[in-house]
Amino acid sequence: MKEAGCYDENTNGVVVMVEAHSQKEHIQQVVYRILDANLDRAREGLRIIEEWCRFGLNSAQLVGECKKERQELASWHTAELRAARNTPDDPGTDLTHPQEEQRTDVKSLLQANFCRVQEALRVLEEYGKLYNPNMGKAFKQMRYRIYTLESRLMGYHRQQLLLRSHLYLVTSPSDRLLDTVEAALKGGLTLVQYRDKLADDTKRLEQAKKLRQLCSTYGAIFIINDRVDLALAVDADGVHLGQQDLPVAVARQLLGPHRLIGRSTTNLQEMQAAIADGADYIGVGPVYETPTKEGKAAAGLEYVSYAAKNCHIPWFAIGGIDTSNINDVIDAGANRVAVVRSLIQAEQPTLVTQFFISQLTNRVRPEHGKPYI
Ligand SMILES: Cc1ncc(COP(=O)(O)OP(=O)(O)O)c(N)n1
Ligand SMILES: Cc1ncsc1CCOP(=O)(O)O
Ligand SMILES: [Mg+2]
Repeated sequence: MKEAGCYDENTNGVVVMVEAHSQKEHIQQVVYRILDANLDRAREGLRIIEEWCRFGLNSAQLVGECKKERQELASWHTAELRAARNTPDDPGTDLTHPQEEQRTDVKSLLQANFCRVQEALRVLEEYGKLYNPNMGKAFKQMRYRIYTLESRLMGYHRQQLLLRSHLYLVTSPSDRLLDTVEAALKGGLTLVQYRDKLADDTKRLEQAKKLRQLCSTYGAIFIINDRVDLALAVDADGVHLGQQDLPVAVARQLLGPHRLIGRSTTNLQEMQAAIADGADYIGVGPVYETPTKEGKAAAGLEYVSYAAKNCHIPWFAIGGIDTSNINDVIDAGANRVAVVRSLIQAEQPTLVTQFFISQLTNRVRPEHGKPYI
């Protein structure tokens, strides 16, 4: 095929115009193919996300939103765009990235698909301008909606997992920290807090990154003790704040609406304030005096019973809880506990985790005759 605009002694005006016309048509077909491929990509990615909203999260609201976006994508997918499809000549159909072959957990699968949808929408936004002036605008707006959907879905996912978490490991420095946490995760642990009151920030950042990765691999929630900045730096799921730490409202401003914020409480006033301030969960304790929090008076089992009757957000009894007294804490009304030494110092963290979780989820509440879930 001759290139339009090249000198040719036989050239006359008609040939140049015909060639320019066919060049334009060729470009138009290429644009159509790009739009066709990316409309498909975006819909496929959304479908994968939608399936999780439906079967994993049981959220009719989120399913509805995914569906609406897919329908809008479908409305742009006209017959002329579909007709431009040329799969056998498409060099991109065989290309897969090694990471596509090895997703380790649902969270990274969802993130990868959100990324895929965003990329496709960006392409649709840019090339769409060449097809229909409204297309660029429509896909820009959709891209922002998908950003919001991603952060809401991740927030929803965290909240759901928090509700299903009955055991909370709060770490303390240990030479085998990662091995211990991994062993507990293997036993079914779904909630981990990184707490190190002594290390410098270089060490904290390094440890927090490793724990973040480990928790993602096992699909567990990862929380940082005290430090909102560190939580943001390692993309943690949230932060745990005591009464001497930042106020919940300030942390919420910094972390946004979809990360978790936990608050320590030792009495009913602190409990009520934490709930009013919008904490996602609270610590209730110390139930017993503990060397992990030296000098802090025990709040006792009475406070656990008070929480059982009055606290309507997830709460974790904490402080001096071990395999020998867990049943007293459960009898006082707890169905969630947080522990440091019982797991960090355990010889067999997997077994201890399994024991705690089985006690917390299988025991029957004497007064209700129902399992603690
Ligand atoms: C789940 C949980 N509950 C309570 C605490 C204690 O937090 P705080 O009072 O801020 O004390 P430090 O942990 O910072 O020493 C907690 N960390 N986790
Ligand atoms: C951090 C914290 N906050 C209240 S008690 C406590 C420490 C609990 O540690 P342990 O489980 O080793 O008694
Ligand atoms: Mg603190």
